[in-house]
Amino acid sequence: MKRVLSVATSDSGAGAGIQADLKAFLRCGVYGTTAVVATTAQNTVGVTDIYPFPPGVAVGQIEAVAEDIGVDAVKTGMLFNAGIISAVAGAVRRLGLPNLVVDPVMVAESGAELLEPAAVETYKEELFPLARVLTPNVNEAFALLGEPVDEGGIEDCAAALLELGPEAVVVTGGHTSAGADLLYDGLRFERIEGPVHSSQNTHGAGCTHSSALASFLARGFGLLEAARRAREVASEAVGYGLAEIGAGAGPVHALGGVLERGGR
Ligand SMILES: Nc1ncnc2c1ncn2[C@@H]1O[C@H](COP(=O)(O)OP(=O)(O)OP(=O)(O)O)[C@@H](O)[C@H]1O
Ligand SMILES: Cc1ncc(CO)c(N)n1
Repeated sequence: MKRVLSVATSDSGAGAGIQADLKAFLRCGVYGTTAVVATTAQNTVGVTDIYPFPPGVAVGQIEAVAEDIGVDAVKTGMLFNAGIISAVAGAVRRLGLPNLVVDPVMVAESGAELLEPAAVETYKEELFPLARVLTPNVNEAFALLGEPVDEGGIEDCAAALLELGPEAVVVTGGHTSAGADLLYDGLRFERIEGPVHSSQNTHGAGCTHSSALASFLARGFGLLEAARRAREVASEAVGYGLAEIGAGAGPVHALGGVLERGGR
């Protein structure tokens, strides 16, 4: 069983964050472990509190997991501030953790700010250069580059993001009309297409995608195949999204397809 570590934040509503990551790991056939760096008081409607732990709390969890269980891939999600990003980057480098997927979480589906603005520079200087893949959505790509991204300009945007140091970039397309993800590895652009669901129940789609991508890299798939499978898993989770949970954008359901195919 391959082992994938999520370094991310708790979502009390369990649609996104650490909770979504564990569901995605189960869906993708890997053993998931977690380093919780902060908590949010959050539901499908909004975020009412963010409580970041001191950076050393993240490092202690990463070391405990790495020393005993081991790590075949790492996914980072909401890291919230510069101190946490810097500590996580230091631990990943020192422990030589492989297959780092960085999901630069900045804004929740509900509109809440999930990253202190001053932390963007720390991301660029310390964590992005360690990443095997960076997985912004189009809005995060815009915020990172500081310039508007229209749908025709996503290739230029992916190329500019690659300059920040990751080995590859997947700009996720959930907020575009075509709904395709775009992979760029410095050599080729690959559009990753698939079904587009009209569902509003997308809370946690990005977390599910980056966790699935890390899982498939841990399992040894090449980057393009891992990215294709990650889109399939995220898209299916959106398709089975749970409208009946909460009054806002419902949580994705990573295991919906598996349970239905199993006849339950
Ligand atoms: N309506 C949809 N139908 C099919 N696939 C979708 C849909 N929305 C998102 N996806 C897929 O889910 C993954 C995450 O994409 P998205 O761009 O929505 O991330 P995000 O905005 O970071 O998510 P989040 O809502 O968790 O912040 C991508 O692979 C994307 O293609
Ligand atoms: C904890 C957490 N991580 C990530 C996201 C992004 O969807 C969220 N809303 N909450």
